[in-house]
Amino acid sequence: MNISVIGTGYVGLVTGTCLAETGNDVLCIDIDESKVKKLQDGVVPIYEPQLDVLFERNITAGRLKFSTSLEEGLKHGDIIFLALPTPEDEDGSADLSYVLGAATDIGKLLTEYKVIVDKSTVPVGTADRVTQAISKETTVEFDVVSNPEFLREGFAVEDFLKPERIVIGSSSDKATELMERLYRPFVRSGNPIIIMDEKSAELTKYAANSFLATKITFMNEIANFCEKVGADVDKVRIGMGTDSRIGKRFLFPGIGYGGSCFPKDVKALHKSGKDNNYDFDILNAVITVNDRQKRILLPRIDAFFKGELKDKKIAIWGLAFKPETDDIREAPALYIIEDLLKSGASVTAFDPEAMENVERKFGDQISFATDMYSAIENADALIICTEWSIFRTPDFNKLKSLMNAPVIFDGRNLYDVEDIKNEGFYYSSIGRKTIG
Ligand SMILES: NC(=O)C1=CN([C@@H]2O[C@H](COP(=O)(O)OP(=O)(O)OC[C@H]3O[C@@H](n4cnc5c(N)ncnc54)[C@H](O)[C@@H]3O)[C@@H](O)[C@H]2O)C=CC1
Ligand SMILES: O=C(O)[C@H]1O[C@H](OP(=O)(O)OP(=O)(O)OC[C@H]2O[C@@H](n3ccc(=O)[nH]c3=O)[C@H](O)[C@@H]2O)[C@H](O)[C@@H](O)[C@@H]1O
Repeated sequence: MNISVIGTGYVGLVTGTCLAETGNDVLCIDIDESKVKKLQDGVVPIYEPQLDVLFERNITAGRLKFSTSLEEGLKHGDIIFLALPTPEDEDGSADLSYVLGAATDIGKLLTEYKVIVDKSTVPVGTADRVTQAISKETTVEFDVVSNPEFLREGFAVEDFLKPERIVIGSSSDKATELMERLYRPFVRSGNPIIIMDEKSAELTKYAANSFLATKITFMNEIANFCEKVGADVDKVRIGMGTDSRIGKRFLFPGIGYGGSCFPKDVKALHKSGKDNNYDFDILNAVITVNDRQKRILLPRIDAFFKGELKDKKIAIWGLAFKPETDDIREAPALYIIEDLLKSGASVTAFDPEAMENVERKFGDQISFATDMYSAIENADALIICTEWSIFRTPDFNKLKSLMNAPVIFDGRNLYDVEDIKNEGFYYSSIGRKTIG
């Protein structure tokens, strides 16, 4: 099939590449000229495991191309995917200007039947608004489909190629049939393609993300309570997670959820509720607790240094909002760095992939190390913000010899408390006893 994808970010580029992988002829469009130039030169502008291999293979095969021209995109694709940003607006709602703006432009350029697929995460009713925006500009026949994306960054290719489910919201048999044909190669193992109306599809996406954010937040509250009563959240987590109704996944406490989606999507669903005279009390609590959780280590660090953080040398391991990505949107590490700088501490950070993005934000206000050990040289404390695998089994003797003092604040519970006690560290983690 001929496919066009508008927007070549994390979702658009993965969608385009993976659809080319199953033999489709894909043209990806982006408004960002420098990004398109890079893509045309064969450079993947983001870090996403496996993407480079598929990208190169499909470019070489001539099935994956890039352009800045929406007009070309509309000519090429039978199906036009919108993978455009829906960032948080000032009032917490999803900013639909990219999606509706593209819809208007599409309306102006439409010359024959197309299926317009919304892959961006958008509030209930957006498919109707996209339809209206296009219809204002044209009398040509078209269908709008809601097809929310559930991939995770860091596993985006794997998630796209082997999805647990595909949700298609459509009221057109013609469009539904095309979408099913496109996605059939990805669900050969038997996972479902779930067909529903557009509004239910749009809400499915927000409900899934908000439920997962709530699950994490609930565990963060349990972790905080564990510290008050001397329980160990890792034991509680395993004790709970073995109940198949609860499940083992997404029960890891930490310094809050971040990323480009959970924070904005929880707020957008909360705002959608308000707009429709419904108070999502539970989401209000999730937002408040997560904001607090992102900064939970700071008072502890401050207390450890007896309020004298000024000129202390603090090392940070992990800047990305989670491992296996260079994405720093809403990363808890950013909040911690801001607070440390306000307190007058100096910060040296190391992250395997996200340092360039953080440098763009903080410039020379913080230093960056070339590896995890040079980050901790002469450090008065180490803070762990992201659970990259390389941080899991460090050489503790090397840490002790390089640091000014053996002090670790672990926002991701990487180490066994008893093991680290034997290593002679001061060790503070989330929901477990503090050592030292
Ligand atoms: N990042 C993720 O893991 C996931 C994101 N989503 C949703 O997918 C949507 C896109 O997210 P990301 O890919 O992360 O965004 P992104 O910010 O990484 O990429 C968006 C791309 O759209 C381009 N763009 C903006 N306006 C344009 C226009 N008028 N024409 C052509 N291109 C244009 C930008 O230059 C950028 O390259 C959002 O609604 C997000 O909530 C859904 C599932 C997963
Ligand atoms: O809509 C989206 O953009 C995507 O949002 C999340 O994916 P992602 O943000 O890439 O990452 P997750 O692995 O879900 O992690 C999100 C945040 O929760 C935190 N988290 C996750 C799991 C956990 O047990 N504990 C925890 O604190 C992570 O550290 C991270 O900050 C969802 O998992 C995807 O299904 C969805 O498509």
